Amino acid sequence: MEYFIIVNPTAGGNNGRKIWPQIEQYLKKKNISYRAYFTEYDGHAVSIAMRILDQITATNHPDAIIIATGGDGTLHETILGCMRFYAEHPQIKVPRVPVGLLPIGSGNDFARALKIPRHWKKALHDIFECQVPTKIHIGHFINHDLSTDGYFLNNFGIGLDATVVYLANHSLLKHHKQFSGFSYWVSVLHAIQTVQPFELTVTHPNGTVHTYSKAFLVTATNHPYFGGGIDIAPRASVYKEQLDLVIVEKPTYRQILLFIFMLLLKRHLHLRFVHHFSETHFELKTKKARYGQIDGEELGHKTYNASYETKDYPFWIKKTDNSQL
Ligand SMILES: Nc1ncnc2c1ncn2[C@@H]1O[C@H](COP(=O)(O)OP(=O)(O)OP(=O)(O)O)[C@@H](O)[C@H]1O
Repeated sequence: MEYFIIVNPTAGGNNGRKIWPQIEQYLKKKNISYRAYFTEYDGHAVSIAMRILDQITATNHPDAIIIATGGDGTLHETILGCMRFYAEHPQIKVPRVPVGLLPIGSGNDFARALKIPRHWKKALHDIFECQVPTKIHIGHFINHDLSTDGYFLNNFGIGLDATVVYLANHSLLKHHKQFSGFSYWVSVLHAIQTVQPFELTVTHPNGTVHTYSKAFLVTATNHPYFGGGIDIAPRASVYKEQLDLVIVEKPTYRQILLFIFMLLLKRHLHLRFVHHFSETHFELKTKKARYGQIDGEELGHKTYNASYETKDYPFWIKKTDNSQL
């Protein structure tokens, strides 16, 4: 195998920068064939992944694997680069190059969902043990207003969770690692108080249309977790073709406490103000601008008119128990 490793030195509060020398030493000791590429700015992993695929295709590397070393953002950008590359080169007939993950970020929700060890040595061990790629479904959305599209490995959120992402990213405490957890929870409390409910229209695959006049948290998710380990959709799975859609209508303070309690018991989807769907495709439309997030990265403050579905991509991961779903 030849490993093409994309490293985000800033992932996990500069964890990448600290850990990479140890990873490199280990790879050399084990005589592993690899090439490393370091991200230098936001979005850089997209173009690096495309450049790597260009090199691999030009030089015919049948046993190449791309490894994203970072958090959910780095993996998101890597997959985006791969999807773009293959969309731009439909003539390529050889199997797509699989992607693996060394999760050294802060949240690592994708790694949590796929049970990828969060210690780099254990995660590397699983990568070396892997024999065949596993087909994973990832979220794909088409933004009808702008005629653009994109992908999400974890979730696409509108409302509360996206506002938390926005506030946490703009918090003055963000760059102080010892306060980042505190800053996150301050952002959650701030968002609960400030997010205004909004009208959301959902079009289901059979054409049925539902309108929620007081949507508060809307998340289309590819696996159970969001926000660094919150089990928002316990039955969602990357091995299923369906995406899960969770809509929470503006709760009262008492209902928020009930929601948190039921969340801990994984029974929150039964609450009257929570709506849950698991479908191969659907459309979401909002009239008022709200914050959005994709895989924990800010999407801006805007209205949404988008359709959602899944696409598959080969991953270089050890299969987990529910891979047969
Ligand atoms: N050299 C760099 N300098 C600044 N930002 C960078 C650099 N390289 C990558 N980035 C950006 O860092 C951001 C965060 O990366 P990533 O999501 O992988 O780590 P994380 O936020 O610690 O983990 P998680 O998303 O799992 O919480 C991404 O948006 C990415 O584009």
